[in-house]
Amino acid sequence: MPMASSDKQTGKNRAFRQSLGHAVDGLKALYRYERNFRKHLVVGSLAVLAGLILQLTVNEWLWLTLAIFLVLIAETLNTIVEAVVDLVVGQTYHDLAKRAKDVAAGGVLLAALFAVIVGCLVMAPALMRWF
Ligand SMILES: Nc1ncnc2c1ncn2[C@@H]1O[C@H](COP(=O)(O)OP(=O)(O)OP(=O)(O)O)[C@@H](O)[C@H]1O
Repeated sequence: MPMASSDKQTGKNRAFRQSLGHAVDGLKALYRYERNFRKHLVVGSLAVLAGLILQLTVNEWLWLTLAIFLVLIAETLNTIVEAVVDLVVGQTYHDLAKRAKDVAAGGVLLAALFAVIVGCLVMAPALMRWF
């Protein structure tokens, strides 16, 4: 079993609880080390607050939730790419490292654009109903 010690596991998880614990560790690391992830969380929370105030319909909530989670997931993938690239090349400049990181960042930008579009399309009618 390739396990150095109980807190330095490199082998497979043996129980669902163990898998869940590592997933939660991943989320904690995202929150702790990724400034952009925290920013997206704040913006997403503000969008949820606006949704509560504007009393969105179920359909509108679905779009808003999809947009928020897409951005957070894109940021997660971006963080994975950055970590793996840094692990492989360290501080050495490499064209493929640049491409991988730039493409990952582009994915976050696409998700953020989608969120802006959804935000406008969902909030506009909700604001009309409000006034
Ligand atoms: N090893 C490398 N080789 C070539 N280019 C790199 C390398 N590391 C970083 N870059 C370039 O620098 C940019 C910033 O990389 P960095 O790892 O600092 O991401 P970041 O600024 O932390 O990203 P984020 O804003 O998502 O946190 C990359 O998008 C890439 O263009």
